[in-house]
Amino acid sequence: MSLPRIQRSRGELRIHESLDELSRDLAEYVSELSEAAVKERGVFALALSGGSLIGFLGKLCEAPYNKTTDWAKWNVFWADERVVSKSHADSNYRLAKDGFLSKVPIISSHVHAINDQLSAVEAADGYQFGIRQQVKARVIDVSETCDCPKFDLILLEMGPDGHVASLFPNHAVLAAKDEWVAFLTDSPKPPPERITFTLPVINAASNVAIVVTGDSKAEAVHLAIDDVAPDCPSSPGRMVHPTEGKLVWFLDYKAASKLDGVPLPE
Ligand SMILES: O=C1O[C@H](COP(=O)(O)O)[C@@H](O)[C@H](O)[C@H]1O
Repeated sequence: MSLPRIQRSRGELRIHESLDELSRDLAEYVSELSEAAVKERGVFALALSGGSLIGFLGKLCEAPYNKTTDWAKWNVFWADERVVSKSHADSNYRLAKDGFLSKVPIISSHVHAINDQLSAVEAADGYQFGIRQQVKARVIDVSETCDCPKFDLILLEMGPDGHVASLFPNHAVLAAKDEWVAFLTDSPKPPPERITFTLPVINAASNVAIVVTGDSKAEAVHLAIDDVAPDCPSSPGRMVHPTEGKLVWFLDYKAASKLDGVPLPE
């Protein structure tokens, strides 16, 4: 059973008993945002992350979404990527391609992966340049309040340590403000070399969804959502608050089990 939606200062909470219910709700959510963006702007600019999130998008490859979605209008980017070859098991591109992109008719030139032949610093620069071109072409909208791209939707997953994209707890990359895309060569989670959207870009999006499942992430969810502290570099998930947009958390009962004041059935 899914709980009724809960509105908190840290975003809307959608809490599901099963991963199947969560996947269905996520598919409906993405589909509604895609339809609204295509109606308003003629395109849908989506940024993906890696992890089990990709598996949860599987329902979009099934009826009715496989037929009702205007796939030709989709443009797909990555909120973070590991600097490895596209065929490497650690590649977020490969994960998304195998688990999602190869199953739906998105136009290949609308899939904007990093250049995997470059170093981390070059890949971040190149990716930022590519995003700038897509902003100029109006494929990606632009923020009214800051010099940032405004993605229609950024899909994130949060790790047990509270990291989102490749923004890790207490890492210097959390403070990056001048770049849209930053690089790391010392990620605490392997592989060490990564590129990531910076917090200003994440917080400029029209919509951000954070998907979190499993017992091992319950404490990180509590620290990111409950009234425990102000913005806190030890909880990157807590630093996500779209200034002009909406934040939705997709949780299962296990991940939600340490949240204050959420009555979960026995
Ligand atoms: O390294 C990464 O991890 C997260 C997900 O964390 P996990 O501990 O749940 O696997 C992922 O969303 C991110 O894109 C990725 O690069």
